[in-house]
Amino acid sequence: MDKQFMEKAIQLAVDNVKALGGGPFGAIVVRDGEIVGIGKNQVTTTNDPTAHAEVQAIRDACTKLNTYQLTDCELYTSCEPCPMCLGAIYWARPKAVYFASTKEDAAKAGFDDHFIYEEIDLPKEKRKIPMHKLTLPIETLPFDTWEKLDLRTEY
Ligand SMILES: Nc1nc2[nH]cnc2c(=O)[nH]1
Repeated sequence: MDKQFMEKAIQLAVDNVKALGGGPFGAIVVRDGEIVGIGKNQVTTTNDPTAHAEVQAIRDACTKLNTYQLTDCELYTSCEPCPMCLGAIYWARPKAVYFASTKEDAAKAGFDDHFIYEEIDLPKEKRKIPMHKLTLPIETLPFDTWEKLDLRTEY
């Protein structure tokens, strides 16, 4: 852990706000004491609801390191990750995550993600965006095809 990287993530977030780049969030991926990825929230400026700082930093690091897993890396983020970023973080598998402000701080600034945690716990049909299971004879075909593929890259 190196507090300088957190200061940089926070500065990225502040600069992003001042530059009208998007929401007040910044993130950095570090490997062996070196910055290998940076991200700032760009949701509103790129019309991409997934362009949260952490996702952007993960994408940047994965592109630079030419990998889909960040096993030797640490993620520094100016704010506690939202549920979407948490999912992305688990898929990317960094060895540690450091955050500064909390989800309660984010909620006070208008970025409340508590409802998403509640939604996850609800039965699928009771969610604000209902999810309906459709039944088709070919529904498992993608998995059947995958399991038969010798050249598959597992992740
Ligand atoms: N941690 C975090 N929380 C958010 N909530 C909305 N956008 C963001 C983001 O980019 N990062």
